[in-house]
Amino acid sequence: MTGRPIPGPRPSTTLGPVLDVRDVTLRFGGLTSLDGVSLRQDRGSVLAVIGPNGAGKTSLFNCLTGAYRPQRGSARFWPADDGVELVGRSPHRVARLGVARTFQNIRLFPEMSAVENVQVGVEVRARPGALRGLLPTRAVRREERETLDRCHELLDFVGLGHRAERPAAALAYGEQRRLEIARALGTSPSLLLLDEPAAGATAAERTDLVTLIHAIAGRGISVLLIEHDIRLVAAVARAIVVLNFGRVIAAGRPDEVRADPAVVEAYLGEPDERRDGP
Ligand SMILES: Nc1ncnc2c1ncn2[C@@H]1O[C@H](COP(=O)(O)OP(=O)(O)OP(=O)(O)O)[C@@H](O)[C@H]1O
Repeated sequence: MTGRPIPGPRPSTTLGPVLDVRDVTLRFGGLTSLDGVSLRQDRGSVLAVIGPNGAGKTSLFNCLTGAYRPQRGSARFWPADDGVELVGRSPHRVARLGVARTFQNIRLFPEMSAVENVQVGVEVRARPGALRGLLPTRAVRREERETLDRCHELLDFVGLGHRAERPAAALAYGEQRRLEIARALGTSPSLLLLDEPAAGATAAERTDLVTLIHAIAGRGISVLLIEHDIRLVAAVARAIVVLNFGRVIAAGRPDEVRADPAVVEAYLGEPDERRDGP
């Protein structure tokens, strides 16, 4: 599946952080969803955020991508050598800076074909121009052809080349998740946020996902991953941050985190049917 390179410019591979989150605090009325969360991610690495249900994982993604505005804290992002602040920017602006995401609940355009869904992602980063689409000049037609080629290459990259013309709704669940990843990659991100990409996946799909995440990181794209499947996390992530009740309770290498008493306790405190942690 994922042997081919990701089309498009390769992000900078300079050493240093890609993301530095400091003291992010998010409240909804009396409920504190994130409580002074700090974390740092190295450029080109895979960092996993785990934690029991309701720990604040998706809230963190929402703060990083402009969907929520935290009451306190900052999230500095380095698309290249110069860092920018993500907190307070609109989702569209964050995407244009080079942060892409997938969602816990798949958000594709169900009637549109797989390739059209990826086109939506590519166009997020496309050059704006009010009349471009109305003037079918040679340059515009060439650009459209190149965009389409890029979309097909991205579908090949995630193993969906043979499904390009299928409506998204007709794809199997695991395929829809990979299509979301292709669409996110279409924005040429430096940082890709994956929210539970293995949810509902079969064992074979999980193995493919591990390969895919390695291939993405192999291109120098940093991956921030929310995932409940700890074996998958340990297979792809160099480091793990554990959230519980909106706070970071542990951070470190997968083996360190799994042995951490605070982590074990956080998961043991969960009702059996929700317990799928370390
Ligand atoms: N828009 C919102 N309005 C009110 N409360 C919210 C909102 N978004 C999140 N919360 C609350 O913030 C807390 C953290 O939720 P969040 O979805 O971030 O957790 P999570 O770790 O992603 O959980 P899960 O693993 O179940 O997806 C929860 O108590 C949730 O109800």
